[in-house]
Amino acid sequence: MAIFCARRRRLVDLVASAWSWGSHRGIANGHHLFRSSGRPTIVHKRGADILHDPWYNKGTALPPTERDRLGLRGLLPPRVMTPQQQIDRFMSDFKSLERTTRDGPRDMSALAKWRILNRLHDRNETLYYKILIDNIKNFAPIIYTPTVGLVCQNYSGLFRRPRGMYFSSADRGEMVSMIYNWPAEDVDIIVVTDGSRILGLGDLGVQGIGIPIGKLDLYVAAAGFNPQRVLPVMIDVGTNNKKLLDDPLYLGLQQPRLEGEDYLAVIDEFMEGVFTRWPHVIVQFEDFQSKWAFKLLQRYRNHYRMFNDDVQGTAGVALAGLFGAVRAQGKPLSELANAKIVVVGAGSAGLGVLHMTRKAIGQILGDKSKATRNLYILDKLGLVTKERADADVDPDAKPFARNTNEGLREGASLLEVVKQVKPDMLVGLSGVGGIFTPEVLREMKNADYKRPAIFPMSNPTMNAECTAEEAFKHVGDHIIFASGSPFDDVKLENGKIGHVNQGNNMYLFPGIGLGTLLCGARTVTDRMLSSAAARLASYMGEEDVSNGKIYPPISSIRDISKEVAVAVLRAAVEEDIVEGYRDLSARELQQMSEDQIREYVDQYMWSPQYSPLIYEER
Ligand SMILES: NC(=O)c1ccc[n+]([C@@H]2O[C@H](COP(=O)([O-])OP(=O)(O)OC[C@H]3O[C@@H](n4cnc5c(N)ncnc54)[C@H](O)[C@@H]3O)[C@@H](O)[C@H]2O)c1
Ligand SMILES: O=C(O)C[C@H](O)C(=O)O
Ligand SMILES: [Mg+2]
Repeated sequence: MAIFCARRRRLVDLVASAWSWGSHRGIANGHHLFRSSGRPTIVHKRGADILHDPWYNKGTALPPTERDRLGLRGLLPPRVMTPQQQIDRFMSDFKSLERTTRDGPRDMSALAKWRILNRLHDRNETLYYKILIDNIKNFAPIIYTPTVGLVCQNYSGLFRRPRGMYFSSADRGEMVSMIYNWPAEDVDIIVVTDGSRILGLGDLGVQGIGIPIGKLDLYVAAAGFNPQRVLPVMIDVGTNNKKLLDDPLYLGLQQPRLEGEDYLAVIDEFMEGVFTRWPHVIVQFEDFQSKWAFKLLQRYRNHYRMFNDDVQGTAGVALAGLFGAVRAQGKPLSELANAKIVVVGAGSAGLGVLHMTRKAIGQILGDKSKATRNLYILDKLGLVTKERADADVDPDAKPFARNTNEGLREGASLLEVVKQVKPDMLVGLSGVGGIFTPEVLREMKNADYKRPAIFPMSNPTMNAECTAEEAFKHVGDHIIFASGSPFDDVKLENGKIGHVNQGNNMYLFPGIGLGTLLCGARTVTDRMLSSAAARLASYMGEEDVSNGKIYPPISSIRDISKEVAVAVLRAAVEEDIVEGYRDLSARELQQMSEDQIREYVDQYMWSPQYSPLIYEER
């Protein structure tokens, strides 16, 4: 009884103090709204529980001392806003609904749909994922590309409840302890970005957090990761985006990006921290600008369980698509070695694709030295040749530099290259919308392939190198088409349908993560990645491929992710780098047949279902 009374009184006090907070401050005008009454409010919660409690939550206005005292550090964007700034941010977002956005009303309705889904995500995760899985074709373009790009561009306005963790340069020396603020005991997968190259939209600073959130939604929906064990992370090392630096309502640190050793020290500390708390976690790097994407991959890939999705995931998906295009000609896969392939864009994605393609061709030919003879790469300065000054070329692009005595000058334009080379496959990973102009596309009619491959893979939609309509119109009805963001199928003049594939790394990363998790591979190796790509390449049957369908429909993403996971897991077992997972030892994994592995993966995959809730006192 005494305990009951004491508890009851605490509850009464608590409600009273919370109410006084509300009544003292709530009636006053905006300026006084948040002025301290001098009387503290006693809370019996810490960490994320405070953020989820509308009585106590102050959101981005929580001062640093309170964040430290209450275990909140890292659970909010690093910048502390004033109450007035919070009001301004809310009002500006509210009014933005009335403003016409760049792409007109379509964008507005996409953002409105995102808000509705986001609110459900915050209220009821089980229902959210059930609805997402059941409607993946309609909702993937909202929670993922293209709408997620628009969301990131507007994130400072859209931000409501924090999701994930934020680390900044101001947290150096503190990160290991901050990581313990994350409320879940176990984390299986982290998607981390520094916001420096969000899709093809450039440096969006802290607002890039939308990308890890969207990618993890697919980990859950496509690969059955448990949503309680995923963690989106933003490492805010500043931004070089002038608009954000000048925006008083921007949520991130308003300072130029860290560079050099200072930058590396922050990322190193983050990696040490997360692997200290969760030694078996997988870290997916996402949307880092190229200059860091490659360096960080080399720095960590042999020590930590990590991979870079833009470099490695994209490479696997594109290679599977190139093989699909070869199959669609009715040719054997080994014919990839004779296909003329032009890649536009020499960043993390374009170079990742070419390196993996070179490796595959080298294996076909049994001679690595001849593997680049039909490969071409262009960057913003045009065709990369051996005459390019060292300072102007990424060292990773050098193996693909052409000799100028082949008749193409250094820096040749895409049109010149296409005219001269007559490529069979044209891959766009430049982030430059419309760069596959009608003239370029018309030249693709001269390919040796009767069904040239046109892959405008840049995201979001407005950054695609061409639209599906344009490709079918200017090249012809028989092309093999794949774009990074979704387009509708095209109605052709002959009454038939031009099939649109979505060539996006979403077909691989969820399965790569799942396969790695379920075997406890120590690292993510090239062999695991190429097995993933090979499985995707063989997924579609001959009939579909001959109808131009080289990638699965998104409605089967759960099945393809499972198949990719099986392939990844088997490759890791064959390489003898597995440690086992939970009760399953490495030895047991080694003894499993492919069907047993498939069943194991299938049983593990989380499905959204309500389970009975039982109260237990701590
Ligand atoms: N479909 C997918 O799964 C997928 C995966 C990863 C990246 N992407 C997309 O690929 C694009 C590039 O990503 P990234 O990480 O390589 O970016 P990045 O910024 O590292 O590289 C862009 C490259 O394009 C080149 N470029 C710029 N303007 C050009 C022009 N006018 N002509 C030719 N080349 C030009 C740049 O020099 C650079 O080499 C983005 O839009 C991204 O969304 C798609
Ligand atoms: O996010 C995507 O849709 C694919 C890819 O990772 C990208 O950066 O564009
Ligand atoms: Mg990406």
